[in-house]
Amino acid sequence: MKQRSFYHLITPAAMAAVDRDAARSGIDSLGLMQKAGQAVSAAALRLFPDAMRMAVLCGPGNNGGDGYIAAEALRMSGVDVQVFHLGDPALLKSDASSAFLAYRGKLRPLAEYVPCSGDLVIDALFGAGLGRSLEPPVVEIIEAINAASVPVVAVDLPSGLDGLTGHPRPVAFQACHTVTFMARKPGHVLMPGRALCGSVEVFGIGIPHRILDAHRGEVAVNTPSVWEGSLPKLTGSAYKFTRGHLTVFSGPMSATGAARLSAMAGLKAGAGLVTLAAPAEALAVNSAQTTAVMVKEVDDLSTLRDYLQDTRMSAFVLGPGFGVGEKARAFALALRDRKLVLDADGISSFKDKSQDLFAYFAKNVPTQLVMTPHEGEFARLFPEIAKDQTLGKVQKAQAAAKCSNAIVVYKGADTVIASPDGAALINENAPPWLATAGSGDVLAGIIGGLLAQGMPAFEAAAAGVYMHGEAALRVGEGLTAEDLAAAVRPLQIETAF
Ligand SMILES: NC(=O)C1=CN([C@@H]2O[C@H](COP(=O)(O)OP(=O)(O)OC[C@H]3O[C@@H](n4cnc5c(N)ncnc54)[C@H](O)[C@@H]3O)[C@@H](O)[C@H]2O)[C@@H](O)CC1
Ligand SMILES: Nc1ncnc2c1ncn2[C@@H]1O[C@H](COP(=O)(O)OP(=O)(O)O)[C@@H](O)[C@H]1O
Ligand SMILES: [K+]
Repeated sequence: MKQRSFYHLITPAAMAAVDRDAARSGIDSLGLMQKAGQAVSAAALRLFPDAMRMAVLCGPGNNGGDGYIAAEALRMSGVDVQVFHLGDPALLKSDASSAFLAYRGKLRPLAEYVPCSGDLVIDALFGAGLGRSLEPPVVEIIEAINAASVPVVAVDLPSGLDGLTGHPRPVAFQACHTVTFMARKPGHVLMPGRALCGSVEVFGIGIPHRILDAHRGEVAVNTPSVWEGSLPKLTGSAYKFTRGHLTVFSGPMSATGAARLSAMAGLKAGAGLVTLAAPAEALAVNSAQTTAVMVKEVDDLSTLRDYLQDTRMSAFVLGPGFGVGEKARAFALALRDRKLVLDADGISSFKDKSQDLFAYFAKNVPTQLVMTPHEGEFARLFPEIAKDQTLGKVQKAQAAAKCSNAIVVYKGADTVIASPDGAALINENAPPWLATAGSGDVLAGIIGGLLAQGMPAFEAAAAGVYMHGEAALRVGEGLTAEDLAAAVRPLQIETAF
């Protein structure tokens, strides 16, 4: 079992508050810095025992303080250590100043560092306190070190990486390992930050969890512990109708495959029945290629209304291969009182008309609408939010969820699931071979299958994203969307969480 802190995320601002409260509660803050610095030196010795020289780059704040502690610990272990400092060390404050004064080794200005083969760089320039974009001399040094491919162990965060958004400002170290303290920050999990960190180690420096819990915000990693209590439970008395009936709308004759992928995934995710609702022209092609999935003619708004008379129809997926336009808009709005996954063409159909969609779904409390945009679709539905450079992916998904009153699944390698109430989860179990045509259709079907079984929308969306990643991991590299749909299965939850 992974340590508890691996699942919780804490923003840099909240970490500063934790730091403050820890000091106020009488905890020795220099002691915390010493534990942090020693953990960094232990990681460097463990991972790079053969380094010819360890160059510790120390910045002007407490991240630099951790660096001085690590440098002294390494020096005492007999390593050839050289500190390169940014700014005047005489200006360091409190704990960082004490750490600097306790360092007895070699010291030179940062500008004199030239990356050499055999070096290990320990990056203690900036951590959670990065408050603005890096200036040119530091940018150039980071670029030179990255270009030289010298290994870098980062303290807390690779310098330049924004711990809130996961974006470099404007560049960041490419670390092979990052040692952070107590809990990861969103920037460790969001892309490209996740890739810039290398492996991440969360080291407990002894801040009590009650202090961390007091500052824990709305953002966490998408793990079963968040939603496992809401997973559908299969009892001995189950009947197919008790497991829910999912409807997936098919596109025209030339575009039916996407809906079939969704339908199969919904069935594999546990829906008791799945129907493909198809226009007359697409009935034959769908019927010829489905067995467990049923097919029913739904041509237009009038036949949809008749179809909706059957209240056992518990959830709907609209969008995969459906076609962009008026029909998709009319269908979506007709489903405003039902549990709906709006994906792909269903989303694109509301480009420049998103206010209609948001107005129709505004009153549902709790929301029953899940939207699953990739980056392009997100920009079509939420153009203002998408172009706001000040927001990271989590803040964008949160803003989108709030203004649409929907659960927003903002897809990608770091899919974010956000709820109108501000809760957000970042997914990290999805392998890169999910980047293949049709895998999004499978995701929409899984979420639809979970909604059909009665899971609340936020939990269904988050569990669906997780199940999608698990299915992809089971198949492995080379996966096609057909393999993925076939590999979906309900989650077996380890009780150890
Ligand atoms: N939170 C905690 O409880 C602990 C934090 N520790 C360390 O403390 C760090 C945070 O310390 P600080 O808040 O001092 O922050 P940092 O050390 O990350 O950076 C803050 C300093 O950098 C300056 N600065 C920020 N952005 C800059 C830029 N773009 N260009 C030039 N200067 C810039 C600030 O004015 C300030 O002087 C963490 O990353 C971690 O390494 C550890 O000592 C252990 C305990
Ligand atoms: N590099 C990646 N790593 C992990 N998951 C990814 C990656 N790229 C895409 N995905 C996932 O694959 C799915 C692709 O969906 P989408 O872009 O809608 O494709 P399609 O329309 O072809 O189905 C999403 O769930 C997305 O999160
Ligand atoms: K750092």
